[in-house]
Amino acid sequence: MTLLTIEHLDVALGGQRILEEVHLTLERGEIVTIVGPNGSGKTTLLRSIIGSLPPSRGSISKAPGLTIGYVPQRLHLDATLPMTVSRLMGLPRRHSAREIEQALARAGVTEHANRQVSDLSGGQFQRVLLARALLESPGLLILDEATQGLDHRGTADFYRQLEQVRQELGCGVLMVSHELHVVMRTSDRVICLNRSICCAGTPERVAASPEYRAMFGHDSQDALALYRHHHAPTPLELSS
Ligand SMILES: Nc1ncnc2c1ncn2[C@@H]1O[C@H](COP(=O)(O)OP(=O)(O)OP(=O)(O)O)[C@@H](O)[C@H]1O
Repeated sequence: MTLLTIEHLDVALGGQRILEEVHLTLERGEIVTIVGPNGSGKTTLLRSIIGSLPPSRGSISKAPGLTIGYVPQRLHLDATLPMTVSRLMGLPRRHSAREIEQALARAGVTEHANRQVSDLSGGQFQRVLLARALLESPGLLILDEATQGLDHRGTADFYRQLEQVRQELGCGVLMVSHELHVVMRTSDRVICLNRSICCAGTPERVAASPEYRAMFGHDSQDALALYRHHHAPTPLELSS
């Protein structure tokens, strides 16, 4: 089932065209990751999809009744304001205690429900934001650099949790990430964005494309090596 269809999308901001002729579809149960250099329009694309930026041309169609859960790039909270995790979960919309408990469980942070938000580590906080996005049991989960600032272990744990959420809810996942090695391991499809989509497909296909290599240079080689290591051991590895 197709959750999202984007056709001929242009978005202009401050008189400048930020996105141009973007086409994209996303199916139920898929994990699709958008990669691209800083300023290439990734957040702009996500914000257009959630409806906070209007297209200047083209269309964004969603499956009827589709609910979207959004994990923003950053959420600034006043550290001096006392606020428990449960309270944050009930803002801006109230939810029942049971819904909150279920969302926290899905994000693997039930034990933090009564803690002060300001006391959480970066990884715990990101999972609480994930829990918040899961409150409506979304058909599509959108994450904008959700693991920014987390260490290697925190990032791996976060993606493991995300995979579990995808299996439990059967939702589609669309995310932005700069962590190429994780992207290559965890995505069904990768989209390289640089104002327009310059290449797209399975991680292996994208990693082999000249556009991707030109964009990410040495990092792209490292990410591909890690991806191959994870998915298919070489004859040398098998014999050792
Ligand atoms: N409200 C705005 N008005 C004018 N220009 C904007 C606005 N918001 C973003 N831009 C510009 O649009 C371009 C794309 O920004 P966007 O945040 O979508 O990039 P990004 O790919 O998500 O970058 P990063 O990897 O750094 O997060 C940038 O040049 C940015 O300066």
